[in-house]
Formats: sequence, C-alpha cells, structure tokens
Amino acid sequence: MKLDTPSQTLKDPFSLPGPKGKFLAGNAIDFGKNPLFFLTQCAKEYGEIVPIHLGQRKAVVVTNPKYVEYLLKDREVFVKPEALKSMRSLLGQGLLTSEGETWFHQRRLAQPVFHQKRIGGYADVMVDYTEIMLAHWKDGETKNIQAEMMRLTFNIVMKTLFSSDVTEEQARDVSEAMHVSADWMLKQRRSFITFPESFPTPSNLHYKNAIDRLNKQVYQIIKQRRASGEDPGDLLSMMMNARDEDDGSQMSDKQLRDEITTLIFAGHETTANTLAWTWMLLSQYPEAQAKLQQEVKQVLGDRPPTFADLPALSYTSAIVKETMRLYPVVWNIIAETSRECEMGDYRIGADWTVISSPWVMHRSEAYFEQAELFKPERWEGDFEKKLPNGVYTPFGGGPRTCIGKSFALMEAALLLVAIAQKFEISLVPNQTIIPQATITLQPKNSIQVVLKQRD
Ligand code: HEM
Repeated sequence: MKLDTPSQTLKDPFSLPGPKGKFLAGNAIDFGKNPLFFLTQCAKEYGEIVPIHLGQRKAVVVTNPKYVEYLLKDREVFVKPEALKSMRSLLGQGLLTSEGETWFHQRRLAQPVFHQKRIGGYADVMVDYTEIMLAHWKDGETKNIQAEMMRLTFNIVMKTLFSSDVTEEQARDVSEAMHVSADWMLKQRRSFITFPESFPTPSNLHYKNAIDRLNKQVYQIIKQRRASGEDPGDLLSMMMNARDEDDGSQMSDKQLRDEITTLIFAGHETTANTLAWTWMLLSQYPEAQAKLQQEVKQVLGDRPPTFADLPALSYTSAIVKETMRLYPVVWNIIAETSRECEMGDYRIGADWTVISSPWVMHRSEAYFEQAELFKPERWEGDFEKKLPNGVYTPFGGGPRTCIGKSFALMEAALLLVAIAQKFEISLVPNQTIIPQATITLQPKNSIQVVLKQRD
C-alpha cells in the first residue's frame, strides 16, 4: 500500500500505545483467553493500528478499513500464518492452506466450478435435505439448533460433492475426521506446550487414525468414480473434469483429495453456525421472524423454495447479511508478512503478524448505526455498496475471497425459508448463549430452541 509518505518518515507501530503484555507470553494469553473481547478493547482503547506481542512475535491489530482492504488484496505480502500449517495433515495443499503458484493454479481450476450458474443446480438438494430433516421435527420439541444445522449442512455438502456414491460408513468416517481434526487443532492452539504432530501422544494418535480413515474413504470414492467414468454433475466430477486453460492439466488424485477435504471442512460448519446464529437472533427479534414469515407466504405460499425464488427473497437475504454482520463465523483474518511493507503512515516489518477482525469492524458505530442491534432493514437499498471497502467482510475479500460465497448464500437463504415455512422457532428461556471464537465463531455450549409447527 504505497502512500505518498516518504519512506524515512514512516512510523514504527511499536512507538504507539498498546495493551500491556506479560513476560515471555506478551499478549498471547489475553488474546487466547477471550479473543473477541481482547480485539474489541484494542480497537476501543488504542485505535486503528495497535502493536501487540504474541509470545516473541510482533503483531498489529488493524481496524482502519484501508489497512484491512490492503491485507485482503495483496496476498503476496500477506500470506497465511504458519499456524495454519498444523491443518496440513487434514487439508493438504488445498485452497485454504496452499500459497503462491500451487494456490493460484488450484484456484483457477476450481473457480468455474463455483460459478453461481453451476451451483444453482444444487438448490433442489438443499431443499430436499431440509425437508427430510423437517419430517423428523415435531411440534413442541426442543432441539439444539446448532447440532441440527451442522448435520444438515454436512449431509448437503456430501451430497453435492459425491451425489449418491457415499456409503453410511464413508460419511461417518469423514464426519468423524472433521470433528477429531477440529478438536485437535483447537487443543494445539490453546496449549502452551505442544508436541510435534509425529510425537505419539494419545491426542496425536487419535488425530492420525481419523485422518488415515478419511484418506482411505476419499481415495476410494475418487478411484470408484474414475473407474466408472460416470459424470453425475456433482462437485467431484466438475473438479475432475476441470482443465487448466493454459496447459490443459487436470487435478491429480492427491489434489482432488485435498480440495474435497477442504470443501467439506470450509463448507459446512461455517454455514451451519451462521444459520444457528440466525435462529437465535430471529427468536430474540420476533418481529423480524414475523416479517420473514410474511415474505415466505408472499413469495412461496405453500410450495418449496427454488433457486429462481432467491432474487424475490430480499428480506431473507437481509437477515442473512445482518446475522453475518453480528456473528461473522470467520471472526478474524490473520496473515503474516512475507516482506516489509507500508500501511498508511506505518512501516510493517517482515514476518510480523497482522490481525483484522470482522467481529470488531462489523460492530463499529462508525459504520453501523445502533451497531449492537439486529436490524435487517439496514441492508435495504444500496447500503452495502456505500460501505467503504474493508468494513464488511464476512467472506474475506481480494483474490482469496471465499470461493463458496454463492453456494453459502444460496444455502443459507433456502434452508432458512424452507424451515420458516413449516416451523416457528423460539429460544428455550433462561439459557446463556456465549459466542466462542474457535476455528469458527460458534455458541460455547448450544442453542436450545422450541419448535412450533405452523398450521
Ligand atoms: C457462511 C458461510 C461461509 C463463510 C462466512 C465463509 C467465509 C470465508 C472466508 C472469510 C474466507 C477467506 C479466509 C481468508 O482470507 O483467509 C473463506 C475462504 C474459503 N472458503 Fe468460505 N465461507 C463460507 C462458506 C463456504 C462454503 C459453503 C465453501 C465451499 C463449499 C467454502 C469454501 C472456502 C474455500 C475453499 C476458501 C479458501 C479460498 C482460497 O483461499 O482461495 N466456504 N471463506
């Protein structure tokens, strides 16, 4: 981000005030204990660029939208953090974890697969699976809505990836591997002393076994599909058929395996948690749930939603946007600098960590009036277009923006209206719901709701 400031006048962010750290750990303990509070306080007390130490590592927390935009745009300077490498056993060199040429090549191959027109074909799968779930819901029942949404989005991502090729055992092994991996990554992140992955601790062995089982199943699915020569039009066959425009190359089995696990990992928990937060908010704001109901009646009547209905479901779309503002499941975007660079008036050193947080930006009164309130109406008209770049970034931005954005928005809207059509949902009273910033932003315990069947 080259500004007009002559480089000798650039300032060192570490000359600015920041939160006091502890001996050796710096701010790592406070950040780790309650990251949402820590990042919010940094912005509130110290401003748009705040120096901190994560252990011995220099880091800055940025909330100036221009700095956030720069971080998202220049992915040669701002690379994925080293800590992400701990996800490589699960995700390999898939889109989420790869860098440079490898990432660029894979992104080019995968991009057309996620084009809105192509994924529109999955709308029916999304609605059908929701109806299967709803057929098991009963009037007056209490449910953990996050667990319900998790199961539903997992089934949907598996179906859209593999059509009907997946056995129950395969789905179970994949699901188990996702859970074990998420727990393992969290433990690694939280513990002060971590053993290398190859060290046979019980936790490492459990993780390794889960990955081995996942690999066996995914490679078997790929092998069967290649042998059958069939093309059922699912994501797997689209990725298998994808060809590089320049050199005509296609994905190897290993690349397919890495992308498949990446899509399952990135593509179900995110949408599930977004929907769980949506139902919490709609229960807390019954007038919004009533307005949603009105839109559903008006646009759909009693028939199930389709892809073609999406443009008419404008209030539904505003609800999803507003939920992602207040509860952005990707609550922070962290990068490391591959070289020294300039951020506004500041010089950022090589190999520093730069942290931006949609949680903090999305709750800033500077951009959102009554920022703590759930007001889907704020998204009417061209409100989103008027926001400065770097302010509202639930899907990231720049070259590494979420490849599944259209898929996720379509899924969230369709599932929401399909459920709202049949059930009114309210929170079980007197429960404390605490957002927990783990790999995604999720409720610390659960969100318990009561179902009321509509007539
Ligand atoms: C509400 C749902 C979702 C949210 C909020 C979300 C958010 C994000 C964000 C913020 C990033 C960028 C991370 C960064 O810059 O470091 C990202 C990347 C990614 N997302 Fe999503 N995501 C969602 C759903 C999905 C779905 C449904 C899929 C696939 C089916 C998916 C696949 C991916 C992949 C593969 C990447 C890596 C892209 C790359 O680096 O080239 N996401 N997502």
